Amino acid sequence: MESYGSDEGAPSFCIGNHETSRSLPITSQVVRIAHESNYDMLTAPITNQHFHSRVLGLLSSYLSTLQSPDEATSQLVGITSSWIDLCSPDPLIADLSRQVLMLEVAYAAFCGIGYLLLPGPKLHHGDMHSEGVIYYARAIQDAISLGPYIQFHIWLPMVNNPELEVDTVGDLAPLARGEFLLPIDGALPKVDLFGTWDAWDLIRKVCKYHTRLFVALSMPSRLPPLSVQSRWHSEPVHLLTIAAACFLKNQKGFPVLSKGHQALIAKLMRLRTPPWILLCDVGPVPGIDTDDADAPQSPLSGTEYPSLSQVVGSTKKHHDPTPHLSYLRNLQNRQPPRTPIERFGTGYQDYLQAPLQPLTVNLESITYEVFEKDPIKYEWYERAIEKALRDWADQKKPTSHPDGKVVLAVVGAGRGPLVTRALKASAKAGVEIDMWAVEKNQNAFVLLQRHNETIWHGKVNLVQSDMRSWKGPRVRKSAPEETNEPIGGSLGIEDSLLYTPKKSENDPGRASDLIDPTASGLTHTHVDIVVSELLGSFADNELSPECLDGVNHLINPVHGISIPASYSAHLTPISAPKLHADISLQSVSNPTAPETPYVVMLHAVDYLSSRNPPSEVDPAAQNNANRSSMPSGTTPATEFATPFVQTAWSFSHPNPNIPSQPQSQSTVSNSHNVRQTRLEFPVRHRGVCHGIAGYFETVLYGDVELSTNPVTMDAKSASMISWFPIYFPLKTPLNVPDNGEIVITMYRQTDNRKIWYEWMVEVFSLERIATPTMKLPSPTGGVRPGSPSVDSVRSKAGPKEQVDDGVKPRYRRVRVGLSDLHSSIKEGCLM
Ligand SMILES: C[S@@+](CC[C@H](N)C(=O)[O-])C[C@H]1O[C@@H](n2cnc3c(N)ncnc32)[C@H](O)[C@@H]1O
Repeated sequence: MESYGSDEGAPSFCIGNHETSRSLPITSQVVRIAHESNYDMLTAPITNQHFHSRVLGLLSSYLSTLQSPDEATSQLVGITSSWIDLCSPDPLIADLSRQVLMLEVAYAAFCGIGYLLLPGPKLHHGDMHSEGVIYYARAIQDAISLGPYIQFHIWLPMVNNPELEVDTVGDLAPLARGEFLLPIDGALPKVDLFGTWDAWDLIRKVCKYHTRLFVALSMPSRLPPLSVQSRWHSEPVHLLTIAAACFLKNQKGFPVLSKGHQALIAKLMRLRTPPWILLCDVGPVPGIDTDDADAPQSPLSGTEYPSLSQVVGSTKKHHDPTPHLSYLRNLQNRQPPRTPIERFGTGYQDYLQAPLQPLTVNLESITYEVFEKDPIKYEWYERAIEKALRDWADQKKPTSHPDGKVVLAVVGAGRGPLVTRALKASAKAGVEIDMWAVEKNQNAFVLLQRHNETIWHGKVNLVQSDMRSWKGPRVRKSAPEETNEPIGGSLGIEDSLLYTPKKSENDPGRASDLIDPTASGLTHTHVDIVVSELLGSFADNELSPECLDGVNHLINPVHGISIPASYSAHLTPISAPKLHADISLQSVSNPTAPETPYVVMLHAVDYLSSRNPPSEVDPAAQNNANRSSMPSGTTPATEFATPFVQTAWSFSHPNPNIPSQPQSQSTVSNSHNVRQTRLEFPVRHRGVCHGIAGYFETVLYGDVELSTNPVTMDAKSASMISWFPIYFPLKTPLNVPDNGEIVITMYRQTDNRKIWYEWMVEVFSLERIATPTMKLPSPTGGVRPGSPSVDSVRSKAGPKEQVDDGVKPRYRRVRVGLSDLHSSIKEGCLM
């Protein structure tokens, strides 16, 4: 199903009509009439009542009597029979149901139907609950092979509410024989918030996350808590069905949706593949399903046009034949336009990319151009540099330059945006700088040279070199003398100056001077402020620590600073079915696919460890029908839960603790940049862990910080677009129980030639211990301090979980899942 979202502006809705009792054959004419009523599609039963009746008597070959839908199938969603029961504990009923489904799928395939809607599994049979889902899943697996071009949509309610699972006349389920059923022994089970999601999880697992298997989600009239909504938001919901019962009536009697319903639709419509909406049993499509009274009229001929007074009179009586559809079209028009981040990320949502390797691969100009569009990053760097310069001057710190200028070097300057910002910051702060720019990418260096001539007026000392072999800035010992030498000594292309830029005050002389820097009165000096932007999505994954180690000795040993001063990597476990499906597909041809960290704009994901959103405490709030309080033109914001995101490790610069390297060693030891962490994440609601989301935070200088961590990004650097999160996949997803716990162990490894990551995930179920006075080791034992403690989360869970008799509840951890130890060594980043 292709996306109906437009790249720019607000998303548009694709809306269809489903009439449960529709028996009319769908022809092109019928589809045209539906279009004239502003619907985009219609549903059609694959088989008719006749078929149903005959199956109840004797399942035989009546398919020849069925009328085939004609060429209008592209706007059609076929529906398989709801009266079968694939989950029946009676093998006869289950098998008969399977045969019916197979006949219908085969017939739909024969007719060229592209989209099938299949009523979801029946979850309750007497006192048996969710027992037969496995049969259902097995049948769907067969159906997928039978209809090789069909997209299958399993129609599921958002929650499992046994009371709503009612049999109607003609259903096969009640015909199950008693000996296969457990008699109902007590009351019906309670509503299970994740019960239908469980069923879906089983079905898609049996079908191996098949790319043609989707969810058709039925909106309930009363929305479940946001934790359930966010779970479905992470699943491939390609159809959203909205029944008439979901609508409320406004003061004028028109059907409208509650704020919560509007918010959920708005969120789903911003997915990479927004679902199609199917309005169910909201009344007939004018001209179809009824007499023709409301049918759209054919165009009037000239003399038939009514007079103005007739028109005025008739509008008074005007009634909208499709008010639910009109409401949704109106809702569509009220969707806010895409934010800058959404526009920037269009097409990138949930799209897996290999992380950049800017150290070993030279970036292209277009890549720099994309970075440079960031509205925040460069602004924040400028603020950080300005603050650092002001503080330097205020604190009267001596500089490394004989003239008292602050020596500032941008290392890894790219096309130079940070150089421009540093010059601006210097002007704003009124603190003079001796500006150096070091870049190893010879192609980007050409642009630096051009900028020095055209924008920076020769004020910048350019060095083409790997920063790790740069010998540092050179300054004149005494007042400069007039020379005719060009600026821009190049360590990388010694003596081969390929350009003749204008001379400047900071002219360090010819590159060959480096052989004896004192020969022309030049001497090496320290850098007072090193500015760099070498961060990857997981902070250190583009080897910023290793690169900055290489210039550590050049930094003013007493007062020198690095911008950024520090950076940290952050983690949280997520459910990401789409990413898992994509990586599984890739692993067919590339076995390292699940051992690779990916850069990805995470969208259809669910945080497994999170704090409850405020409205979760009061689910009634989001179902509130008080629509009149909504300012028109806006969509209500009901945010999903905030995840627990924890710090894995951090790096700071300058680093006083780099061990000195013995001269005898040919390779440089990098063992001080190894890291490891073990973090515990409490999980309230069961789910599947497909992998780990990674983010970073960095302190540029003082209180100027950047963050991609969803918990802090808005406070620290809202609207920053340069980095998407990183994703560490699990080869085999792990199921997590309710009130469970995920423990992530991760390493940053090195062999002194390259860097890679290793990660593994453990899942625990927490069993509450009956005797709370018993002293047992805390579940957080062995885990890094600072993890959100399970006890603290439990105590917020609700009245039942609160401290009993003044004694905190205690839990015993039972390991119920363990992933492989994944390693990206084969895709490691070369130093
Ligand atoms: C992420 S880009 C940032 C470019 C620019 N500073 C900006 O913010 O737009 C990192 C730059 O550092 C350069 N770089 C990476 N490692 C380097 C090294 N060891 N020595 C010199 N330049 C390096 C890359 O070529 C790239 O131009």
